[in-house]
Amino acid sequence: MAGLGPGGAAEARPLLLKIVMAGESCVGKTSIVRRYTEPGSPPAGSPAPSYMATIGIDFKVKPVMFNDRRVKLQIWDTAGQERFHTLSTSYFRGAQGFVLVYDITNLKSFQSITMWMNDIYEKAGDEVDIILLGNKCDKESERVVPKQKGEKLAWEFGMPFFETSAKENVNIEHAFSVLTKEILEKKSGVLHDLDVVSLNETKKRTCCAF
Ligand SMILES: Nc1nc2c(ncn2[C@@H]2O[C@H](COP(=O)(O)OP(=O)(O)OP(=O)(O)O)[C@@H](O)[C@H]2O)c(=O)[nH]1
Repeated sequence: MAGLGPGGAAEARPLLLKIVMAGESCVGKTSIVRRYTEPGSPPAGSPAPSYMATIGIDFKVKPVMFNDRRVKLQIWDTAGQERFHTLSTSYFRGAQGFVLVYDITNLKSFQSITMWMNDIYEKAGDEVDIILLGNKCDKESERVVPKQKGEKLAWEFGMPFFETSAKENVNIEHAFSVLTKEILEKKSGVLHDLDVVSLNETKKRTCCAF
């Protein structure tokens, strides 16, 4: 029961939650969002990966039900490349949740997690809910970040942790559902009802090597 007027008219409207994807370039943020919001789309990393780096910003809306309440997850997919850092982090403000992603086959992407955490705290405050994902767990033979390291880092920051594969659809749905639950349990009663979602920026994509 969040912010309902007499007669419960607002109950019919879904709650809007702003969730932002964060992490280095190429870790799989776009692939995770696609896998979650467009289950029918071709899986990441197959058969010939044609990686296109995100330029700018985009969001997708995923409607879900939570405890009989309609919820709309507005998932912002940011660009991980350093040259877009200022633009990407400017979208952190006002977010209720973050999906912070590294690639288990890329040590640098794991080492940068603390920097991304600092960016999140600085731009969105320290009350936001964050989950940590170690993506590409289907590439076990190329793993350079042990699972225990991800678990330890997540424990230090007090956030849930999952290893995921956008390619093989491992833990994607579960991760978003845990994040949604965390946000709703914390924010219960203070969330805004959704009136309008306006998209005034579009994401353009170009080749990684660009
Ligand atoms: N094997 C495998 N490949 C993946 C997985 N997720 C993403 N990829 C591949 O990794 C590459 C980068 O994926 P993206 O989703 O574009 O990465 P991103 O984090 O959005 O990158 P930026 O837009 O530059 O920030 C692509 O070639 C994907 O197909 C995964 O779970 N497993």
